Amino acid sequence: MVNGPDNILDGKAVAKTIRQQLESQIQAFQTSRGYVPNLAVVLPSEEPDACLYAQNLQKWFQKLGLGCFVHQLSSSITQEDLCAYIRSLCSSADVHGVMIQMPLPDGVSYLSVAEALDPMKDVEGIHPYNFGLLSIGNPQVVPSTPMAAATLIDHYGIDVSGKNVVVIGRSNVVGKPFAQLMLMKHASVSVLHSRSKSIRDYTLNADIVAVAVGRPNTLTADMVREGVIVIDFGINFVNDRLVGDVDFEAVSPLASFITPVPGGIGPLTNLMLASNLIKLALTQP
Ligand SMILES: Nc1nc(=O)c2c([nH]1)NC[C@@H]1CN(c3ccc(C(=O)N[C@@H](CCC(=O)O)C(=O)O)cc3)C=[N+]21
Repeated sequence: MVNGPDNILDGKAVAKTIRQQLESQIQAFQTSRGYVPNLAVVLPSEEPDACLYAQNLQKWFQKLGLGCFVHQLSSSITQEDLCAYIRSLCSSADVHGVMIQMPLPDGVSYLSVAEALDPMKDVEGIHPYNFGLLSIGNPQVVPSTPMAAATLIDHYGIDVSGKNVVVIGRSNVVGKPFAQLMLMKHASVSVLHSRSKSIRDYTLNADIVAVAVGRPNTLTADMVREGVIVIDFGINFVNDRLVGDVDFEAVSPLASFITPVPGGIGPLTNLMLASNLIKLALTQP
């Protein structure tokens, strides 16, 4: 394979390195404990996309040498029943981490399922206690997608201290925790969203722009200055093709670094989840 343009933040390549580190961690864990860390994935949906993602995640975890079981539930499950299910999974000594796959069924609140988790088994760091630890700047586990971006930034030796970071999107699983991670690394952070005015005024002044909106072409070439670093969290399907939230073709010639989709954040996301699982399993008896 030929090398890509030298401004690509190559998640696929970095994933290879991190994968090797995790494999030796898992081997060491198994040698000392006699079992492997075990993830429970709660899938409260029958949507083909969601089921496929869960299946792939399970295969991927098992290939890495980790336990992973998908708990398929009906999308008509009530909030009360889903929370009870999560609590019972968390109380099992054989389960070291629990992930609740998004999206949630109608009528189920994010806060209720996050609170149903045991913070010590919360593999994505979504329980208010873990989110609080992140906000304080002393996290235990960090949501996997923003952690993937921070890992990529670190890996390329990009120093964010004092930089203007603009985050477009304020979800609890991506935008908000990513903003906290950048704050922890001493960036000046602006978080923009659907009610924000003059987004371009912010992005034109940004050293780093991260986009987590879920809409193609949210960031266009006229919105950034030359030398910008672009992080694209988007996962969108357009005519069966996976694209991010950034107009990659037009923005990448201006960027000093940019994450492609696919091949940027995505390949690191599952690795961060696995890393969190091992971390949690190590703290359990
Ligand atoms: N609680 C929760 N946490 C999640 O992290 C979560 C979720 N729910 N629900 C579903 C989405 C989807 N998701 C992806 C992870 C990796 C790739 C990935 O590896 N993408 C590859 C491409 C894969 C391909 O081409 O099919 C890439 O970007 O290069 C994609 C999507 C995590 N999700």
